[in-house]
Amino acid sequence: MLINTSKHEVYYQAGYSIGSQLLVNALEEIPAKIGELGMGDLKLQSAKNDKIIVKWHECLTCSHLLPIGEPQCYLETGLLAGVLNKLFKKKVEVKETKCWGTGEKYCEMEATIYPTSTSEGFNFVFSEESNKLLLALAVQSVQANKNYQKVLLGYMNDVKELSLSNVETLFHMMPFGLIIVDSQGKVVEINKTSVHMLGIGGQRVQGRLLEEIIPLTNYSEILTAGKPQVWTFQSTKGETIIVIGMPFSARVKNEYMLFQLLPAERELVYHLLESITKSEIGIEYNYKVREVNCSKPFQFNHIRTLNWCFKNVLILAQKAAKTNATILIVGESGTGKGVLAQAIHQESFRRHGPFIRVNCAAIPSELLESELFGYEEGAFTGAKRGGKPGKFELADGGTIFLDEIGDMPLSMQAKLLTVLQEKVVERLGSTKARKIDVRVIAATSRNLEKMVQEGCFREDLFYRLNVVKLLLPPLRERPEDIPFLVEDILKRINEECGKKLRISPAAMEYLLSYSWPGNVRELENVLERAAILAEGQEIQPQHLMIDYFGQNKSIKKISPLCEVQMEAEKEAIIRALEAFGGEKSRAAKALGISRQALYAKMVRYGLLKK
Ligand SMILES: Nc1ncnc2c1ncn2[C@@H]1O[C@H](COP(=O)(O)OP(=O)(O)OP(=O)(O)O)[C@@H](O)[C@H]1O
Repeated sequence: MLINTSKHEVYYQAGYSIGSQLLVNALEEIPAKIGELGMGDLKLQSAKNDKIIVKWHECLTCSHLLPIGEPQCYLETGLLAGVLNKLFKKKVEVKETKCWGTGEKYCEMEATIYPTSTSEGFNFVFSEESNKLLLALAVQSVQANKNYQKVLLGYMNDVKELSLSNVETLFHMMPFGLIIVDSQGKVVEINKTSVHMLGIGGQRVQGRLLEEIIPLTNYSEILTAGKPQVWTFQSTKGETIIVIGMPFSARVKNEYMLFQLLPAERELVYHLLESITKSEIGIEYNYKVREVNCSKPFQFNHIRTLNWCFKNVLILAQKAAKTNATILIVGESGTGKGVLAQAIHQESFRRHGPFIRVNCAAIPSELLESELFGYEEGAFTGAKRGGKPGKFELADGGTIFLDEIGDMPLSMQAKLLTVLQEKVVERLGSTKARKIDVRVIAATSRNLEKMVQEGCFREDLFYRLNVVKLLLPPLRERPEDIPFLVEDILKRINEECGKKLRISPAAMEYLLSYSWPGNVRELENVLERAAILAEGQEIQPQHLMIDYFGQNKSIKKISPLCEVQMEAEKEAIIRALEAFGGEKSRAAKALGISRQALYAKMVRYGLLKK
């Protein structure tokens, strides 16, 4: 029975049961056998008397995770214990003495072989099939964690190295259902196990909406927030099926999603699911710690630009950072609003405090209030024991970044306004006001002025947020920055994947001539995909695959940079004049130039009314 089994034990036991099924005849065979499972690169360090020490590189669980101060690799320790038990028929205990989780770059496992004879495994393992399921779930759980940490790229690399036919065979042979769905929610691929589990043999499923096949498919959260989701439903055969949905990669958001279907036939499955949820909560916490303590958060010197319009935005942002003023960042999706908010926080006197990001569009409206302001124990059914602090409380002494503020429901806007004015929060179900000291940075890709006119956004809140407005230009208006961005993004990819990729001149030309509807995020995605596809060290145009993604496939004419700059300058002047009702002094101030300079430019661009 697994009642009261801790998360660590579930992993350990899952590993143990898999390990005890490996066919191993000698100690020296263990590294190769475990390596074949894709769980890491092992070396036997020493084997003396009753102690065996193993050095474990590229461990499945922890490699590239962030240090969280404790070892993480219970799946691997269990696995090693299982293999050794099978080999020696003695009681074995394995401890992890080094781990990425404690800041090392590899793991070290210490196994103790006791004189007691035993060949027992764990009594909850029933059949080979359940072990496969166990491995699938354990690996799934580990992958979910890694997904949060944005390192799935390496995993995608591994997949690429398998030949296509192998991938297809594997896809259909998996003991659990697999469905690949595109961003519109349509099924792209479905494996045979899914068809069998759902009882939909003989039907054409590709191209149909997933929700026609699986009820309660909440994939918007997966796409927007990149968060794995887990839920259950009853199949037409009356079986309970667990669905785990996740993005293909946290970095390649808004594209494909992968859904796993697992029969919820055993208590064990529930335990593993619980452990997945717990580890996700843990990882979310670590993520938060990372956002707060990250050794390399975005700073102003990481945002490089040659575009004068963007330069002015950065100058204004840097000045505003040193104050406590509320800031509103406006820009299309993927232009770097989050990055700028981080840089502002880093430049402010609050830099040692927390930086908490809340995506208002990704949190269902009924949960937003408790997410932002927290709740007391018993505030509603399902409320956690001891209550929970909201994001505002967590951001105390630091900055809260309210992303996609335009998606906040009107009822919440009123509450937010009160918090901003009174600087206190009340948890749901409580009457106690808690004082908070939080700097607010809001961001939106929507036209808030228009929303105010249409009555969808509160005017008073708009003015409260719009103290300093930073308008981020889309990437198509600053193509001169593309080489910088490519350099920075490739440097990061190379570091993460241990590669030495560079971009070919022809590919760079291609990047410069594309219109980038998805802005820097799209550029990042294109380069990550190219990094996977590139065979040598140079990314070529065919690796970019720009034409295949997004609606806007138009390749813009290449113009000399001076022309592009003049065009952008003209547009910025028009925008500034419009914003200040034609008042040149204020427009010039906002543009960061003198009134005379503005006048001269207006003459040059034919903007003076005759
Ligand atoms: N100057 C930059 N250098 C390197 N990467 C950048 C830069 N600006 C943005 N990025 C990258 O582009 C991606 C999108 O940035 P970010 O999330 O800040 O955009 P956003 O405008 O907040 O997007 P959304 O509105 O969709 O939330 C991120 O992965 C970020 O790391």
